Amino acid sequence: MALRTISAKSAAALDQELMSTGAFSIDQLMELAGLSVSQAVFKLQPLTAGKRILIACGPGNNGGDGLVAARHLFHYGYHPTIYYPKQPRNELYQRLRKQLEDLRVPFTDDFHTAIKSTDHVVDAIFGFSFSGEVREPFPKVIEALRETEVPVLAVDAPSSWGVDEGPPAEGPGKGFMPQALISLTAPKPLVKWFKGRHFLGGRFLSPEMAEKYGLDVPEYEGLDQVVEVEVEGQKL
Ligand SMILES: NC(=O)C1=CN([C@@H]2O[C@H](COP(=O)(O)OP(=O)(O)OC[C@H]3O[C@@H](n4cnc5c(N)ncnc54)[C@H](O)[C@@H]3O)[C@@H](O)[C@H]2O)[C@@H](O)CC1
Ligand SMILES: [K+]
Repeated sequence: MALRTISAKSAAALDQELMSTGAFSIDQLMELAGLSVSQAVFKLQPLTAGKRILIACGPGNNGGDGLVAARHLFHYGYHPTIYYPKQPRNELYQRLRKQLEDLRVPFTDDFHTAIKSTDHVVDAIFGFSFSGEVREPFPKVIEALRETEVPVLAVDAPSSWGVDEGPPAEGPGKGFMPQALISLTAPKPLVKWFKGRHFLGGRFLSPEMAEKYGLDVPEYEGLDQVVEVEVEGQKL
């Protein structure tokens, strides 16, 4: 089944609508997003293939999804490590951080060393609100993601890609193509340029909301919060 995409602007509007007329709280949406990210990791990197997961978290909600995913991954039996260089004073993120500290999940300041001793990386740096040139300290992090031989799962967008425009023509993200991508709620236009395994997480969207935003709701199997999908113009 080919899925339609939703622009950065519509994705932000949908997010707002879910939290207003949809009556979801941001904590709930982030928990569902992070849970689906953790399930995509589980499908890509079974525990027997290596338990070390390095999660790069950015300053916004994309980073929050990474923090939630880390907690679930810990409980599945993985060994997550967090790189979280820009931590806003937002209470939600601070609580997510505290939950990880209570589990003794390590935080590192040295992404370049950490990426050399991990089995998988989760790119939770930027999602649908990224724009402009990548600011410090992230250019070197994105370069490392681009250069690493370790598989990378991008959350909602490969960080530094234009949400509607796709891969950048210059800068640290030029040539960055993660092995896998999980689109949250709906794929963004950038998926047309993506070559890799593509998952969707959004098993909470009401049929009415899906219809209003022109979104396809694929069939999820069993208890899964993710489904592997293709999008229009892209084949698996
Ligand atoms: N319904 C959904 O789809 C949901 C989406 N969530 C996540 O929320 C994300 C969107 O979150 P946000 O709107 O907080 O935004 P992002 O997390 O995409 O990024 C915003 C942050 O990045 C910074 N930033 C933007 N451009 C930058 C640049 N060029 N260089 C350096 N920093 C830059 C901003 O200052 C801001 O702090 C989605 O992509 C998704 O991962 C979930 O958490 C909640 C539910
Ligand atoms: K990302």
